[in-house]
Amino acid sequence: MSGGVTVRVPAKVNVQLAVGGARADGFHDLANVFLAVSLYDEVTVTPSPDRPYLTCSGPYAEQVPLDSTNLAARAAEALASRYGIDPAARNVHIHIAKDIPVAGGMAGGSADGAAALLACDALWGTGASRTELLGICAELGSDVPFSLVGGAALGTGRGEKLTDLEVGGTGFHWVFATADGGLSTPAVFREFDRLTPQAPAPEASPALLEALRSGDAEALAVTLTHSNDLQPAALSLRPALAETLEAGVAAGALAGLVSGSGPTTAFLAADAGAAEKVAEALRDSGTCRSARAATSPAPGARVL
Ligand SMILES: C[C@@](CO)(OP(=O)(O)O)[C@H](O)COP(=O)(O)OP(=O)(O)OC[C@H]1O[C@@H](n2ccc(N)nc2=O)[C@H](O)[C@@H]1O
Ligand SMILES: Nc1ncnc2c1ncn2[C@@H]1O[C@H](COP(=O)(O)OP(=O)(O)O)[C@@H](O)[C@H]1O
Repeated sequence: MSGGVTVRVPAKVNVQLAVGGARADGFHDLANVFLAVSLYDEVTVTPSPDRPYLTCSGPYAEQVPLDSTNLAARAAEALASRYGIDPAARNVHIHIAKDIPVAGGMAGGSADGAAALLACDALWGTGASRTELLGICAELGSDVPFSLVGGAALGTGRGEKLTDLEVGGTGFHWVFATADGGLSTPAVFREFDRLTPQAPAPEASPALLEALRSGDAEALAVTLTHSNDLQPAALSLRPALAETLEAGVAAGALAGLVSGSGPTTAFLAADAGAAEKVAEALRDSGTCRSARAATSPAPGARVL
């Protein structure tokens, strides 16, 4: 693909997801502690002679919509409209090399939106500032700004207002167990509302932020119990996830939790060797579709 721009973009796990009551606009206020993890999609944008079109490759490709609802296509369109890109120049081929599970609570669609935005920005030379790009990201979705910045951050509001967080030590080792079939994010929030009629205002946990700062995996593990307010809702909609969580902890994980709205489950491990053992045991357990080790924090969207 000559003349194209490729951007690599990470998945995320929410080490804390504190959820308030439903707002008038249908969203929920959050205290969302994001960590970017080393599972990546790559999005390549290439000028196309005729019309804009999308392709996707990788293990989850068949689950990805290849029409104007795709977040990568929406990002390109939003940038082109904002900066008055000539209709002919808007004709791009967007290819997504997908390695992030789809509808898995790992922000894969958001990642592709942020990546396509950055790639089109480089291709078209819009001169948009970082703040302007982050503004477009927030319009595309609550998780999209974090996909652009990566690392570790606290998301407030609906998750789009970011404050960078420090992560000490050499980072954390994770295992991600994917499930067959996704979970709809709005459906999980609706189930949260049903289960939690009086949700308190969401607040980040000082102990969890301190564990991140110190890079102490055992201290972080202690704070992960009940750190995801969407976990009871995801388990209510997908009770079998409890078996995956049990299998990962029985295999030696320091802690296990549902990643965001699920159904991917995330396991914190003491080191790389422990992570490989947990991944292998999870694959053998028959309680998940696949299990993969990854590290955090990972960098945000980057032009390759
Ligand atoms: C739950 C989280 C945790 O990081 O992600 P996933 O685990 O699904 O990846 C996010 O809040 C998802 O963010 P994102 O997927 O960008 O959601 P959006 O497109 O903004 O919103 C989709 C729908 O989710 C619900 N939603 C989302 C964010 C929020 N703070 N409150 C909500 O109630 C609303 O029903 C909304 O219509
Ligand atoms: N580029 C994309 N990759 C994956 N899904 C996408 C994409 N664009 C739009 N979607 C839609 O978004 C839904 C949620 O996907 P995803 O972002 O992977 O999950 P989650 O919100 O659980 O992190 C998918 O079911 C799909 O219909």
